[in-house]
Amino acid sequence: MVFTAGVLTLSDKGALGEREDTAGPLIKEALQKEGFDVVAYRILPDDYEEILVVLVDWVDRKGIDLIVTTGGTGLSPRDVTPEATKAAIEKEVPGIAEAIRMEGMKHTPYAMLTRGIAGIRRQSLIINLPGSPKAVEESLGVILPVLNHALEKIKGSPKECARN
Ligand SMILES: Nc1ncnc2c1ncn2[C@@H]1O[C@H](COP(=O)(O)OP(=O)(O)OP(=O)(O)O)[C@@H](O)[C@H]1O
Ligand SMILES: Nc1nc2c(c(=O)[nH]1)N[C@H]1C(S)=C(S)[C@@H](COP(=O)(O)O)O[C@H]1N2
Repeated sequence: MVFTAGVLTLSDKGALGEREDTAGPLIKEALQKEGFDVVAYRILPDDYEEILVVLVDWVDRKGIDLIVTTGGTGLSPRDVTPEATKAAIEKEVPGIAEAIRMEGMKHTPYAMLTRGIAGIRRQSLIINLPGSPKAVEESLGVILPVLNHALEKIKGSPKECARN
């Protein structure tokens, strides 16, 4: 089954056109390579309401299966992506965010500073990645292999979990 995906870049500078978004396109390309049909991509400022509205719309109206956000997961006052995601989801999937931080720690101790989360809204999965392209590459490496199976389980597939 081909799942749909949406990529949401959260960046004040990106939204103002002050810096080219290279993180979002990186995610888009990686998801397409993984077999996803990327049907949505947007850049938003670090605005809680705007982020929440898009997350809800992309799941509830567009029925997008997977939403990957990048940016706004740090400690600065404007970083609100985790809070907006928390408001959008019904069930958290802590293991995905933990795996992202664990992988990140292999590359930089600063990886502990991403507050990103992951969770389920209806039958869709929302995952927060940090904003830098380097962080995106490092994070995608660890989560891409599980995304299709995760979505099959979310949608109630009786498929057995991998027995490695
Ligand atoms: N979407 C992006 N595309 C390319 N580089 C990015 C992107 N988001 C972040 N970066 C890089 O990662 C660094 C740290 O990200 P951070 O979210 O702190 O950016 P910022 O510039 O402080 O905030 P904002 O992106 O919201 O304006 C940035 O300085 C930038 O070099
Ligand atoms: N794998 C990985 N994770 C990472 C980083 C990184 O370089 N590699 N950068 C860290 C830094 S410096 C910050 S500030 C946090 C939050 O980044 P964000 O505010 O752009 O989301 O991500 C962290 N996670």
